[in-house]
Amino acid sequence: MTIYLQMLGTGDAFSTKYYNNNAVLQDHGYTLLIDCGVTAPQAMKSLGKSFREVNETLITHIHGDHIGGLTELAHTPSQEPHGKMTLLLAETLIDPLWQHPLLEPLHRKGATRSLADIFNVKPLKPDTPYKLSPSLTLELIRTPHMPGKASYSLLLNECIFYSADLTFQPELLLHLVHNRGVTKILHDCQLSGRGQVHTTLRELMSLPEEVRKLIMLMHYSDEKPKFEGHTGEMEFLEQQVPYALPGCRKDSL
Ligand SMILES: Nc1ccn([C@@H]2O[C@@H]3COP(=O)(O)O[C@H]3[C@H]2O)c(=O)n1
Ligand SMILES: [Zn+2]
Ligand SMILES: [Zn+2]
Repeated sequence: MTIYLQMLGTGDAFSTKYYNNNAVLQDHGYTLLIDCGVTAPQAMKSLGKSFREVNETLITHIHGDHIGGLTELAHTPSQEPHGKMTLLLAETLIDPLWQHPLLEPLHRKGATRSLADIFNVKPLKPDTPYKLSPSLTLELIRTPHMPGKASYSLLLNECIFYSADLTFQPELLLHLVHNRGVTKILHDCQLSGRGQVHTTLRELMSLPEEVRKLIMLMHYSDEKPKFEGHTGEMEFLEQQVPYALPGCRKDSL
């Protein structure tokens, strides 16, 4: 069964041309929001979509471009009888998320003491597959981003790697392709400068061709037009364009 990926945005945290790197995955009537950054409410509206359509929201890590839209999400009535929006996230992220200043507006109500007072919180264990809908499975893989900050990349349908922000992990990428059957890699990409907390284009270009040809680039800066045609086999993922993910065949996307 075909599922559809639509990036709400493909920009980095400081982009003025692209919305935050957040995505919507749709499997016939089920909608997963992957990260909900500061620009997510506006990006949804620009697509004619509403948070009301979202069944569950997955958080990869605690940075503004991935969580800054959660206050608006929290104020949207969900489709569930309990009325709360569902958040999927690794257990280690629950407390840091609740303590983050961007969620402070949700602390104001007297009876509100935890994230679970606001959201239907579903903690996920890393390295464990979860079936989210008939044609969508998800596994969290903890990947390095900033020192001391937990961050989780995603394995979708056992064959699509969706990077959270991460530093260059060539061994992981080779392992995923050779041993886990990964046929598509959606990877964050810092186009220029030193990659202290992100993976740079230069680093991705150093991968073997067999891996490069599986990569699509996201989480990039406003310099992107300058780099078009200079990313080897790796294509840019475009925001707001729907991509079909037809299962685990090599021709996905
Ligand atoms: N000069 C910088 C560079 C980065 N940052 C923050 O670090 C985060 C790295 O992950 P991100 O999700 O891209 O968001 C970045 C900024 O919040 C920042 O605040 N100032
Ligand atoms: Zn980011
Ligand atoms: Zn980040």
